[in-house]
Order: sequence, then C-alpha cells, then structure tokens
Amino acid sequence: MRDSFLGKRIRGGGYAIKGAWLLLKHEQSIQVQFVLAIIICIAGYFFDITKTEWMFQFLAIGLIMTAEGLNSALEAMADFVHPDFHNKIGHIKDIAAGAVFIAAITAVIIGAFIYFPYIF
Ligand SMILES: Nc1ncnc2c1ncn2[C@@H]1O[C@H](COP(=O)(O)OP(=O)(O)OP(=O)(O)O)[C@@H](O)[C@H]1O
Repeated sequence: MRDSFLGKRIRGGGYAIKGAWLLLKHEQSIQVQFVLAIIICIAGYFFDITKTEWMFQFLAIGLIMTAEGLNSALEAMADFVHPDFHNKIGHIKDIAAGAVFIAAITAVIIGAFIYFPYIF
C-alpha cells in the first residue's frame, strides 16, 4: 500500500497539507494575507455578495496566497543556495516579488468590481 499509486498520492497530499500549515505558522506575509482574507470574507457576509462574487473572491484570495507561498518557497531556496549577497539572487527575488504584486493588483481589481457597487 505504502508504495502503491494511491499510497504515494495520499502521502503527497500529507506533505502538501504540512506545507500549507508551515506557511501559516512561519511566514508573516501569509499570516497577513490570511487575516486580510478573513476580513474580506466578513465583508462579503456583511454585504451579502452573490454566489458568483464569492467565487471570484475566493479565487482572488487563493491567487494571492498561492503566489505569496511560492514566493516564500523561492526566497527560502535562494537563501539556502546562496546565503550571501548576489545581484542574481536579488534579481530572482525581485521577479518573484513582482509576481506577487501582479496577483495583488488582480485581487484589488476584483475586489473593486465586487464592492464598489455595494459601497457607492
Ligand atoms: N542575497 C541577496 N542578494 C541580493 N539582493 C537581495 C538578497 N536578499 C534580498 N535581496 C534584495 O532584498 C529584497 C527583499 O528580500 P527579502 O528576502 O528580504 O524578501 P522580503 O520581501 O523582505 O521577504 P520576507 O519579509 O518574507 O523575508 C529582494 O527583493 C532583493 O531585491
């Protein structure tokens, strides 16, 4: 069972859940995003947004947290492979941060589409 296809998939899922827990426990950026996600969900409940709006909201939350998590993994990898200052490492980290920024802008636009009609 342990080395069967199903066993490997179950183990892989276990590592992934452990990874998500580690992100929440140790990464400040993810913790901030998580708190923001809770606040925005309270807003969704408060404004009684539609089912489609909930879907887009969860998509935006997932997009940001995924980008932020991958950015954290890349930063950790970069620091492990090359702990000293290096222009290339700086470039790699800047690009990864840029990807998070794009995800964040996308989420802000989605949020504006959802909440502007309720607020104004
Ligand atoms: N080893 C390095 N060599 C060159 N530049 C670096 C290096 N480490 C960080 N930098 C520069 O500093 C910026 C911030 O890097 P850092 O690893 O501190 O990320 P951070 O966004 O502050 O994330 P966190 O708060 O999660 O550590 C990078 O985008 C890069 O421009």
